[in-house]
Amino acid sequence: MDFQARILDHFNASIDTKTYASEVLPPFIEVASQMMVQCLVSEGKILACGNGGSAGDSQHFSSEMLNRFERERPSLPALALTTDTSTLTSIANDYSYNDVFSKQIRALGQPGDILLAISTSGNSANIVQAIQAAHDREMSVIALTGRDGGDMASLLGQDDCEIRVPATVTARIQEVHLLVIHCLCDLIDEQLFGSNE
Ligand SMILES: O=C(CO)[C@@H](O)[C@H](O)[C@H](O)[C@H](O)COP(=O)(O)O
Ligand SMILES: [Zn+2]
Repeated sequence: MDFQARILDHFNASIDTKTYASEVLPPFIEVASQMMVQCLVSEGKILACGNGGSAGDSQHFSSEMLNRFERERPSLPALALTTDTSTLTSIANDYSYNDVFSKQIRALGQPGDILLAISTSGNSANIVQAIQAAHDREMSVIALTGRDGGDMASLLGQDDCEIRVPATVTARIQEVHLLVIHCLCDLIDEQLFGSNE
């Protein structure tokens, strides 16, 4: 195997994805950040969920809210629904893995909260159910998706926001999702705490 060539294939594909994603995503990221700020100033919180790499992205986002992103500022209320293994395993064992996030949302979600729902395919059943539960709790949804948006896209309404990465490879979609998450963290800090230039 030509290790260097294979590695460069990933780097080049990632750069290409970011290039054409930057042509379409900024307006959606702006709207999503304003939704999050409106939620936070109204004493709401942000719940986040995803599977696999997207579970990691959910936890990455919540940690940068609860701790900090790049500046000193008060902690912000966010929670990744992907970390409590007792909750996750008991719901999956007693009911279904499809219910692991929606059951938590029905207990924790309040009107005005936001669900950050992350899925590269847009088709993971537990994320689809999480969106349905969020709507039942009068929450808005910010969906990070890819490909054609999947089943998630058709569930989203006018109070929600979909940030769909124009790519089909899961790894490339995830790399842009993380870029989006860091943009959101930056824009939230700028809007809530002023420019730190
Ligand atoms: O991170 C990766 C692939 O890069 C995988 O772990 C990936 O997250 C898993 O296959 C997930 O189950 C995919 O789910 P989704 O993104 O389609 O909702
Ligand atoms: Zn991954």
